[in-house]
Amino acid sequence: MKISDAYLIVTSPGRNFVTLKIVTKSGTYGIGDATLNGREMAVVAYLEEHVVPALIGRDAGRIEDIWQYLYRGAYWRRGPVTMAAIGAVDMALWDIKAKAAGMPLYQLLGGKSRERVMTYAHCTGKDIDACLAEVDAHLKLGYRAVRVQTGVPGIATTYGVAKREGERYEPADSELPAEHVWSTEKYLNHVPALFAAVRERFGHDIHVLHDVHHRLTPIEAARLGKMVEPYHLFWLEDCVPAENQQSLKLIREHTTTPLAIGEVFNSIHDYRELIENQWIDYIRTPLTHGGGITHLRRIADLAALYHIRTGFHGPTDVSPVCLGAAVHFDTWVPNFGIQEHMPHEAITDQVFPHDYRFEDGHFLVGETPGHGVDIDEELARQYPYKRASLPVNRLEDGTLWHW
Ligand SMILES: O=C(O)[C@H](O)[C@@H](O)[C@H](O)[C@H](O)CO
Ligand SMILES: [Mg+2]
Repeated sequence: MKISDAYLIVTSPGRNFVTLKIVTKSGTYGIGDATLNGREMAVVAYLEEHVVPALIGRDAGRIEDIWQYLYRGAYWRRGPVTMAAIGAVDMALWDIKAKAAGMPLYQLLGGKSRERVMTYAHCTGKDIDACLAEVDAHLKLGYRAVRVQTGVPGIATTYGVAKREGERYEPADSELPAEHVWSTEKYLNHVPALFAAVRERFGHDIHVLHDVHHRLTPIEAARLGKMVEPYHLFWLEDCVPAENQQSLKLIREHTTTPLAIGEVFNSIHDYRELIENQWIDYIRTPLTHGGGITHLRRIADLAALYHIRTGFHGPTDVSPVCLGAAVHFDTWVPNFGIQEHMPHEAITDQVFPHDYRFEDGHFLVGETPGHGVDIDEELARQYPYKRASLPVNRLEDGTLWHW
């Protein structure tokens, strides 16, 4: 199974996606997602200039060795660009191995640990009533877990809320970063009422999640976690930026609200203190940004020792290739928690035909050999890359803050 060719496909059907295709001498190919929202071309350059030339001629079956070769061989360790590049190679190689074995990927990983994969949907609204209407609509679609976000009175734009009613939320919506304004005080005064309203209207039989998107300090996050305990959140996500892992210790000591973190992490080392001290409950890194299946399996196994479960990031800015591979991983991994599901646009799904299915709030894994996701390269060519950036946040006095 010698690698005879590897190349990148950059396409923008609805939004930008970067896909690596690895072809073997026998003609079997695999694809991997390398999309890093707002920094797409950095990963393309890393792969094209430094990785692809070193892949040609290698045995596609030696997934672990190629992972170590790319990780240790770069000398420069970790980081989202490196790990997204390695993640794409890894995903494509697992796809090839599973296709060669004639098996769906979950079989190669060790078989099914469950019949279906619970997902959570995004429910947003400019205010609490609009958000409740979205929750209602999503429960009717079969979801049993919903992430709720609303506009905050006195703040013009809020993370997670679409600009216009009925539109999809897409944060990377301008060529250069848009500037937003943030007020922690206004947010903390508003958000507990959202959970109270959701519980009052829909009861305690659904899972409710919320994403703080890195905006609080540890003591503010502790206060929020404590305030919302009566509403029994499934998780509070990214309540602080976590470069300093000790921040989570302080929060944990004050609240029983479960904590999810890690969508911007890319290595087991970003998690080590958090996992070993049991300061978190869910790990969020998606396969694309965390070095692929090989590395996420290692993180999930470490997490399992400490009662910590998976809750992989699944926004529209990871491609259906990542999502498809995640459904296989989620079907296998013993310590599965939940999978994020932000549906892709119809044109994205056409460019990336796939066999995972959504039914009754869950993903069902397919039986196609490999990870079950392909790319229509001809169609992809019709949607050229467009530069798009994530916004930045400033406090009301102009200080740059976390977005
Ligand atoms: O929980 C989530 O789904 C995330 O926070 C996303 O909405 C990110 O903001 C996005 O992936 C950035 O590219
Ligand atoms: Mg998030």
